[in-house]
Amino acid sequence: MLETTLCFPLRDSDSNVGRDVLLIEKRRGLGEGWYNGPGGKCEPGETPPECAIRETREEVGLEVTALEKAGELTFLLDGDTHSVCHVFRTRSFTGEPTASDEAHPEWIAIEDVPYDRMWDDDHLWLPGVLEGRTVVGEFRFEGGEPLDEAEFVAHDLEWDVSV
Ligand SMILES: CNc1ncnc2c1ncn2[C@@H]1O[C@H](COP(=O)(O)OP(=O)(O)OP(=O)(O)O)[C@@H](O)[C@H]1O
Repeated sequence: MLETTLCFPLRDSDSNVGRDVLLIEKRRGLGEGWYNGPGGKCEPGETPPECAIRETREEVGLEVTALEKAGELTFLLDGDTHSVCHVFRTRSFTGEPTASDEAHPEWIAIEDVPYDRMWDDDHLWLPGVLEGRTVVGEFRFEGGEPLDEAEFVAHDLEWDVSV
């Protein structure tokens, strides 16, 4: 079973009472060219929080000091589980976002998140996650590998459950 993570750093916005989220424009690998949170595959023996912290350090150079679990998403491809993604939020980090080979980071106001340039499922669960809710979801894709060329066909979501 492939386990992956996504991490969404949040900060109060400079200009108004709103909030910003740090997204990356992914430069290579699964979802290349799309926006997402920093994240990736768990390494053998690594827990999801450890993975989220490592991926955020490697991709954007932020040192995350505390995480809040926000969701667990199961992605199915042609009826089989492709991956389970552990979703985190954080307001606790040090450093400034820096671009890497893999990711171009950008602080974006949460009302301006570019859902039209993200995975097709993201608009269903990310707004609630950015508001502080928890979610468990299942998302069905069809059409064979790779997942980012398959078609998103169905989903099931549960909100405000323990994750
Ligand atoms: C299907 N709908 C989806 N919606 C939102 N996010 C999705 C996703 N499917 C995968 N993701 C995330 O995309 C990241 C890259 O995936 P990942 O397998 O790690 O690819 P990548 O080639 O970058 O590998 P490494 O960074 O080397 O681990 C990883 O955080 C993973 O959770």
